Amino acid sequence: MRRKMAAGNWKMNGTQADLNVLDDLNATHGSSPCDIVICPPAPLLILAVARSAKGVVAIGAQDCHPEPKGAFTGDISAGMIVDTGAGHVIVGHSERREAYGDTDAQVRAKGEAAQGAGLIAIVCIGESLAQREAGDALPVLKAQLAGSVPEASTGANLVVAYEPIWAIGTGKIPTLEQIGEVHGVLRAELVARFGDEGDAIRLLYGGSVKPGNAADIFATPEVDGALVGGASLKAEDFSPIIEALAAS
Ligand SMILES: O=C(CO)COP(=O)(O)O
Repeated sequence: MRRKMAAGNWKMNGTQADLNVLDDLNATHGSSPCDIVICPPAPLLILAVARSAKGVVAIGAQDCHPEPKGAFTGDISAGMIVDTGAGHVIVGHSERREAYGDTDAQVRAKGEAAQGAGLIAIVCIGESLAQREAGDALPVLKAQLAGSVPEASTGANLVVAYEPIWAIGTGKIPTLEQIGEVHGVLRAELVARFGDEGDAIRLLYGGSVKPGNAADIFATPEVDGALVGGASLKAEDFSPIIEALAAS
């Protein structure tokens, strides 16, 4: 039985004042059956970990460099993330693949660094609108999954997030049939590669998840939770999503 996960990706949003969201989430979801993760910008990681130390909300980073240290100005390593007390890191988000040219091989190397340091890697994959409209979504996603997921992955150190690029920040989501089809294919691929362990890896959906569509998405087969952007910035939006997941 896979434990459900609601993860919030704050992207480049939030200051110290916004960490009160953690207080609200911890107060509301203290006995949640779901894993709850907030990934704030890197400057807030240490403060966020301290703020949530007695709470259920885990803290994650939004990216890491594959190398442990060195001359990589502006980057942070997986070990540095561990040093903050955070337990998760997102790698391969489409915004980083697009803006920084992260390839599947680089995403995999980041995921290996994350897992090697003891973090849970949240590996993101997703097709573009052009790929979806050309009927190429499934082969594209299979290739991204194969190329981006580290070899040593287990249900304990890997989470995969399916985030169609065209659904991110747009208010558009795939049909529930499309989400179910993709998640079913990803599950089959993970089981083919990792056996029983592939069945333990959580599959999140991401892209315009809101309080109004969350319950339907969470009722879709093989959806173990969500990676939420905009609707994770305020407790009043993220809380109902967590509640919908807990009820699913
Ligand atoms: O990119 C996302 C999460 O990583 C999704 O963002 P939105 O929920 O704002 O569409």
